[in-house]
Amino acid sequence: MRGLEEEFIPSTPGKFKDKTYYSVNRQFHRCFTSTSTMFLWALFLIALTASYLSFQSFMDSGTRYLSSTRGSLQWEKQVRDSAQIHRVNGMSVLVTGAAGFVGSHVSIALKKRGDGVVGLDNFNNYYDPSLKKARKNLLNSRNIFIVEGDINDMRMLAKLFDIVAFTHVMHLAAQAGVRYAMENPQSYVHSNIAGLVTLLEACKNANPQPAIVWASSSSVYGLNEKVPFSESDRTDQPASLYAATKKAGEEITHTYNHIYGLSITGLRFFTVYGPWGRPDMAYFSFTRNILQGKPITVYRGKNRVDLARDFTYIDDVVKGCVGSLDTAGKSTGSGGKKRGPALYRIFNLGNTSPVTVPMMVGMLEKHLKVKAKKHVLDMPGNGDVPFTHANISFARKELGYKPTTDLQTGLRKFVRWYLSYYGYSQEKSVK
Ligand SMILES: O=C(O)[C@H]1O[C@H](OP(=O)(O)OP(=O)(O)OC[C@H]2O[C@@H](n3ccc(=O)[nH]c3=O)[C@H](O)[C@@H]2O)[C@H](O)[C@@H](O)[C@H]1O
Repeated sequence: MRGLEEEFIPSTPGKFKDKTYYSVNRQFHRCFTSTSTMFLWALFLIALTASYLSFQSFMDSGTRYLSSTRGSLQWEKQVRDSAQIHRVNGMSVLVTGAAGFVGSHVSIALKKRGDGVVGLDNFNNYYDPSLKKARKNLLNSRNIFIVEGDINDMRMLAKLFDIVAFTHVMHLAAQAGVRYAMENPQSYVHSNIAGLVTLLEACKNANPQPAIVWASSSSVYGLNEKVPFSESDRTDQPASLYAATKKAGEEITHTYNHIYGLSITGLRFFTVYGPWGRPDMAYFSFTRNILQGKPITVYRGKNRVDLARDFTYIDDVVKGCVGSLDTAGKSTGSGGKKRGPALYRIFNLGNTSPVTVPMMVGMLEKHLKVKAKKHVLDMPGNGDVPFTHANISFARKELGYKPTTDLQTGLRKFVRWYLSYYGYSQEKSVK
């Protein structure tokens, strides 16, 4: 039999110097010669680990939500409490992507007026997850519980519908970003196609079936040149895989409406921006770079034409989302079968006043009081479209949607938030 000492001899002699090995081993022996000393050491280490873990869990719990295992009684109670309705004729809404930009804002707006809200988010690392955690803490402080899970997890979705009879689903979980689709195409299929179908299956099976409002995108207009973009315009020329998955989502949701009687409202968002926004978007990353003195890349279209976007402020979009939930009507199916026709709608949620990207940069420079170091580049073939411009008359008529924040005002509010969130001194930088 090999002795304890032999066990420590490296199997490839020559890699380590024996001298070092034996001197270390002698010290090791001195420390652990008696079993009782080893036992005490073990106890000490266990106690140390346990206290570290409980401290971590205390730190992670955000505010009032102490960590509880998914599926436990405590977890079910948190889901149920969060879904509680506190107003007459209120609704209980499952918000997917609740730790995201639009999801966090919509969740807060619904909770504020007394609706029940349960969030769902997978906290992926497409962009800084600490921002998602900070949004989660904000929601927790408003008594909104966020379940950590993926929309592809059918069992988890079925469990949530078992616990709560959600009247509505606000589906905002998605793989966003136009240009990232060239880097990671599968993530778009995973979230925007497979995840969407899993969610629709769960909604179809639920009893009662919820009405669904979900995020499509202005990018479905693709290479369409007719402006402004109306819902009835052609959307069969997507310029990016992102756009193609959103367009596919519109078709997929249509089949669930047709076959199973699910009430569906698709919202084509136009470059939504504002406080607590997405760091991958141009206005956000430009702000970061300008403040850090780093250059920004400004793309330019064909024939040196500036790119333009119908930038839409988050509060306006939230009103459009809430208006859609309020007017969604009921899904008609039960037991997985359609019992009558249900609403199928698509709305543009834009601002109706496009602004060029260089003008947007100029506004940021003004609010930040810092000049940007601009690199102007011809737009590479990366899925971008040259401009977007929404016709919002349908949303105005059906939802009472009326955007009120222009880009100048909205960016001022964004910059104020940015400086405060990232700890810059406000007086110096913002008027
Ligand atoms: O309406 C939508 O449905 C989409 O809106 C948003 O896409 P976009 O309108 O492309 O926003 P965003 O990336 O901020 O680029 C804005 C402008 O800056 C230009 N741009 C961008 C980056 C850069 O480094 N330089 C640059 O000039 C760029 O060429 C573009 O002209 C969402 O990200 C997307 O998830 C989806 O919701």
